[in-house]
Amino acid sequence: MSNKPLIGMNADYRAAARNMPAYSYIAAGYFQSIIAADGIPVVIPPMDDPVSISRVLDSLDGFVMIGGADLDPRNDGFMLHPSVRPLDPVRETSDRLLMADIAERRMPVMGIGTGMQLLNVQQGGNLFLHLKEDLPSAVPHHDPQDANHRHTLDVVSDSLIGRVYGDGEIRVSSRHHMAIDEVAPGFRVTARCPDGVIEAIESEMMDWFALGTQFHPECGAASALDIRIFEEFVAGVLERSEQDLRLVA
Ligand SMILES: N[C@@H](CCC(=O)NCCCC(=O)O)C(=O)O
Repeated sequence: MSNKPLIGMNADYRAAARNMPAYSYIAAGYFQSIIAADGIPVVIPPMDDPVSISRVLDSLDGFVMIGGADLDPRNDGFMLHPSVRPLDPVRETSDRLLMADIAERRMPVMGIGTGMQLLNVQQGGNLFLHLKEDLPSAVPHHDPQDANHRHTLDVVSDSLIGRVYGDGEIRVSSRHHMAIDEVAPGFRVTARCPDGVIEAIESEMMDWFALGTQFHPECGAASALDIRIFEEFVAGVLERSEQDLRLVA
């Protein structure tokens, strides 16, 4: 029997418009990266029933929270900013239920883009709502003309991200206008853009393998090094699920 871990992934959602039905979908880079890293991706459509979500999570070994539009800051007690393009509430409700349960059961998780921002706010951190206003000296982190816009990255060598990228110049794909301001307790910053914007966080908790990247290692322009983040994640998930099996045996 294959011992490849089952990695859940949330899916995006678009409400019905004109003569188009509502759709749930996922950018192929997310599941292709998990397959390339020897995991089995399981795409979960948005759901609003915590019991059903819990039952689905029972069958998974780890989870990737994908990127997308913006978290609605009103759900975290902040005012809406004119630059914010909120996720459809169908997706945001589901994502928040998923993340709360994932955190509660300490399921290994990797958040990307919005997924990392959600991991951070769910754990008690907060966000800049618009980099152009909050950090006017920041370099562009998004280019509407270029889906593969890249910038350089400074990494903490003693970290998962540091292991993956090693020394030398690193360039990563960037598509965001929000970013982490205060990092959630229990997490540390393991990569920044040279302008100071937080680009990766990792859990310091002994009982929870959790990390997030603001940049997009799954994107079409990803390098062989970017894919190594997924390999590290899948290997970490496998190690933990084998440990859990030994404990119940
Ligand atoms: N709230 C975010 C969005 C960052 C993000 O996830 N971008 C990727 C969108 C494309 C995708 O679905 O992968 C922000 O700060 O802009």
